[in-house]
Amino acid sequence: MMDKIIDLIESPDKSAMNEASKRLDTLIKPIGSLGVLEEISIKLAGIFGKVNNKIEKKCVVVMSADNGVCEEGVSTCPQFITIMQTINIIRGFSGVSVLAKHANSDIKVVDIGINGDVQYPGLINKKVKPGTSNMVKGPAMTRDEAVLAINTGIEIVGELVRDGYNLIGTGEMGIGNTSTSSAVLMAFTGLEADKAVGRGAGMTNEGYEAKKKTILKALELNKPDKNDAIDVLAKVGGLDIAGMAGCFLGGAYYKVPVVIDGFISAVAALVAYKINPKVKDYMIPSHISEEPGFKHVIEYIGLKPFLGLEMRLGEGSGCPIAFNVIEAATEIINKVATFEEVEMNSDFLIDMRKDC
Ligand SMILES: Cc1cc2ncn([C@H]3O[C@H](COP(=O)(O)O)[C@@H](O)[C@H]3O)c2cc1C
Ligand SMILES: O=C(O)c1cccnc1
Repeated sequence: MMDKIIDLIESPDKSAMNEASKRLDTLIKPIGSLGVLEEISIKLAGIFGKVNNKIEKKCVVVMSADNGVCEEGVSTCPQFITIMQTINIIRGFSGVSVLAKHANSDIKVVDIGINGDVQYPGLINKKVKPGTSNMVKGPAMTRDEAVLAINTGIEIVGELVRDGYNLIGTGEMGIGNTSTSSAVLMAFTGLEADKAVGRGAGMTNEGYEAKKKTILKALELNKPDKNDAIDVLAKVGGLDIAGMAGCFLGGAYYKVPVVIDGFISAVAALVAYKINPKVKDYMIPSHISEEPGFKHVIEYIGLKPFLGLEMRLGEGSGCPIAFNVIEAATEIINKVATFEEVEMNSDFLIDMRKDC
């Protein structure tokens, strides 16, 4: 799947973007005064190939997977929280569940690699394997497994698009995934551990120092090739990251915007960007995650998140909040009047006054 689509990804429609930009400048407001809303309207015009767009159906895709590196104590939380919280997301109890409901968005929760045989109504079983291997002892997964997880993400987006969704968010659940994300970021950019590694879901000072050492050890042992995105993903990444990278690639192929959440989701966006930089034009960032590596990833891709909410949850929780803003952007370009329209109305008023 991946091999077939990556070279078919097209650039956004430049002429629709120019038209959108021109229309925004005719609206009754100072030029550019709706800031990011204008930028989003223009981006949507490029993605959908027309100026006036409507968000029909929204969905956050949550990729759940376990990480073998948890054996090294890189997270303060026990691994079973991955399963527990995955089910809580489906039950509607978690941060992303509540925020998605508030934004009138659906959620699809995918078991792409949970460690354990879990069946729960609403949990989509696409398990590639029951968690990755411990990356300080060898590669986290094989190339084939990484590609299979990417393909899963692409296929899920394809199904959503066929079902009428035209705005997709990316989320994850997987204890230990801030470690794999930092490792992927460092492998691609050479960024030092102090900048790329954070405290994830929470970490003591001692634990934090050990976490950095573990990540460096995994990079030293596996020597991922920064020019080969699949090599990086397979050696020091995770199945959740791979699945989300597939969502970004799928979004670009099927021409629907895909929203980035926090650090892990942004690293998945980076993987997709490394596979084909054109995907960037189909990505919409959301909030500025507090996880320190986040700003480096997002700057590297060259995107500008617009919500400063001091969040660091993951799960895709930033996406539904961004959905509200993205829908606001469509309302603006569709419904704010132009100077021309208003002049017609004021002529009408003057005529009315004359009649009185
Ligand atoms: C109860 C709970 C709910 C969460 N929801 C998302 N995460 C977040 O924390 C994890 C990454 O942090 P680390 O790398 O430190 O393990 C991921 O599952 C992420 O989604 C959670 C973490 C916990 C504990
Ligand atoms: O930014 C994120 O997505 C994040 C940060 C900390 C823990 N889990 C997720």
